[in-house]
Amino acid sequence: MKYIAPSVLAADFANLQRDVEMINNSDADWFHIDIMDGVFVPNISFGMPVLRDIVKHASKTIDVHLMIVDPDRYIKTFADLGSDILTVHYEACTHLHRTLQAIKSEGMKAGVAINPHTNVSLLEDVIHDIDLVCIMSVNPGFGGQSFIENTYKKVKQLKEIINRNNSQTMIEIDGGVTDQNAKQLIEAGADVLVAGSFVFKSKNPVQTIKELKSIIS
Ligand SMILES: O=C(CO)[C@@H](O)[C@H](O)COP(=O)(O)O
Repeated sequence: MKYIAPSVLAADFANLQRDVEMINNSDADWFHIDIMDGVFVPNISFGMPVLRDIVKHASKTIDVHLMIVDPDRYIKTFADLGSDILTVHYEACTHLHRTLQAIKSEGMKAGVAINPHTNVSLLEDVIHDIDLVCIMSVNPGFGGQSFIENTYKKVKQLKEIINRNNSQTMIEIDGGVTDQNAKQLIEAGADVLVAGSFVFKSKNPVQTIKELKSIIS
C-alpha cells in the first residue's frame, strides 16, 4: 500500500476547516502536519491549539512532523492532542533510541526525519525501532521549494538497509513532491509521499490528490 499525505502547511489558514474537509473527502490517506519552532528551522508554522482543532475535524491518520529542538519535551503533549505518528528530526535528538521508545510508549508510531545532508546509514542501528523514516527532499522550514534530485539515491540506500535488516520501516518523502517525481520515488522504494504546494496551489486539489494516488498505485 502506498500513501499520499497532503501537507497542511500549504493550506489556507483562514479557511482551515474547509481545507481539512477537502482532505477528508479526497483520496488522501494521511494529514501531514508540520510543527516548526523558529529555532531548529528558520520558520514558525503553528502549534498545539491549531493542531487540536485540525484533529477535531480530520478523519484520517494524523502524521505530525516536529521541526523543533529538544522534541522529548513535547512527546506526551502531541500524543494527548491525537497524533498517530510522531516524527522527530535525527539532527534534533541527542538520544534517539530513548526518544523513539518514549514516542511508542505513548501509543504513537515513531518517525525519524533526516535533513538532505544526513546520511541514511546513520539509522541502521535503530532501524527496527523506527516505524517511518521521513527523507527530507528539501531543506526543512518552508513549503514550495524545489525537489533535491539526490533524494532518489537516498531512498534506494535506505530501502537496502530496511531489507537487509528485515524491517517493516516505511519511507516517507517530504518536499517538492509533484506528478513529475512521484512515480520514480515509489519505484526507488518510497511508501508515503507528502505533497503541499502541488496539491493546495492546484486548481482542483481533490483531483490533484486523485491523480497523485493513481500515479503511485
Ligand atoms: O516539512 C516540510 C517543509 O519543511 C514540508 O512538509 C512541506 O510542507 C512540503 O511542502 P511542498 O514542498 O510540498 O510545498
